[in-house]
Amino acid sequence: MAIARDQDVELTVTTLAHGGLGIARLDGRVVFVSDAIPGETVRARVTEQKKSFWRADTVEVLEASPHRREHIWAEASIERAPEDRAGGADLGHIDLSHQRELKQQVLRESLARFGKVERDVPVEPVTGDTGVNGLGYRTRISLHVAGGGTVGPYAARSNRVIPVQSLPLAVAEVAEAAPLAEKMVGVQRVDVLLAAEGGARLIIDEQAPSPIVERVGEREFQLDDGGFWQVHRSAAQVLTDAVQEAIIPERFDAAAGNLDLYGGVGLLAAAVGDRFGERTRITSVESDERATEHAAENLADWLGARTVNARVDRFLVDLEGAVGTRGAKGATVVLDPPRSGAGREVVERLASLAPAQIVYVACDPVAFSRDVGTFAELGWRLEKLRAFDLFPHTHHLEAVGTLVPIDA
Ligand SMILES: C[S@@+](CC[C@H](N)C(=O)[O-])C[C@H]1O[C@@H](n2cnc3c(N)ncnc32)[C@H](O)[C@@H]1O
Repeated sequence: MAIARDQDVELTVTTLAHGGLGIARLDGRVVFVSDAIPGETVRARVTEQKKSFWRADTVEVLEASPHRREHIWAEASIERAPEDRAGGADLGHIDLSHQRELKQQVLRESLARFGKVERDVPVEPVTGDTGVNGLGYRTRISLHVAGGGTVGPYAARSNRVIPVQSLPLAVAEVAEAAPLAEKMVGVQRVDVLLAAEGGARLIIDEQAPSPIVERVGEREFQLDDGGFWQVHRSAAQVLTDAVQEAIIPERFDAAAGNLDLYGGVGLLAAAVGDRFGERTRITSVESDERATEHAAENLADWLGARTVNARVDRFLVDLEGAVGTRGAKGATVVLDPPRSGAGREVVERLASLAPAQIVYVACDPVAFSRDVGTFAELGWRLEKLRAFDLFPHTHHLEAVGTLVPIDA
């Protein structure tokens, strides 16, 4: 008998897919299942029926995994109807150390499938997270406002605002400042953030940006309150350390045309300069004008630092055509693209500039693995790799890899 949308089916989940959904099979067809754990048998409601796959939401656990825990967020629990579950903590029903094992497996499988490389590294916890069960780390939270003024997160895979009483992933100051009990009629979005100075603040819709200060060790970074900064309170420090460690010193030349691509406000250019000295030549390239202005100020005390406001692809075309310079030959390149990855064009252009090493900071394992695959076609190999759990209770992970020419 044909199975209809909204009908319940029994599924056994075998693995976790990139994106945090479980994978099950039904009559040979792939079904992506929310709120399940590999090894579990669940009753799930079919929500989508495409030709190549279906989607379903767990409504009851029939055989539970030993790694199942009470969800860290009552409003996201499977006790609720799927459409009433808050989004943003899609692994919150899984034991924290098992979440990391599952993310490790996602990275390993992505690299094998899209990067054609066998690599298996642990997803390292941020110091201090395990002792507090991975809670209270977000210094930034985006909330949305429903027609009637109710403020809350969206439900998973939907634009439905879910009223909630708490924000367990937020740092205490952000959780307290979030206007969860207010009615904000006429508003669409509220961002709540905590910078290093000045307490928590709200950003309502497209309000004019104002500068804030973030701190990493002794170093201060100025940026706009609506601008990009890492979400986990320790992420900027973790990535600074990881990038410094990922650079192979024997391949580093302070006088080469070193690059910090997708540089934001200069965090990782500063990491390179802090390790190799203020005379290190490095150009930070960023497409957002305000972020580039801040990067110029943040890197002002570095004799060798320069900032360029440009799209990375265009910048690389110009660099290729530049006469009388070494371009990026022998350079160290830090590459920290948005979720979609650098993409084939950027990877091809970069490889043709013959840098000595590329440190790739990746927030999406599949996009990263695809780019690693493209680099491999062009004669590059993944020399080092680490992964970090910068987003506990969600499927997200951060990877930092060093790529070098195959013959290096
Ligand atoms: C993942 S963030 C990294 C920022 C910085 N490296 C950091 O760690 O704070 C990616 C940055 O790339 C910028 N960006 C996105 N697409 C870009 C492009 N095509 N060219 C240059 N910058 C881009 C974004 O504005 C954002 O600042």
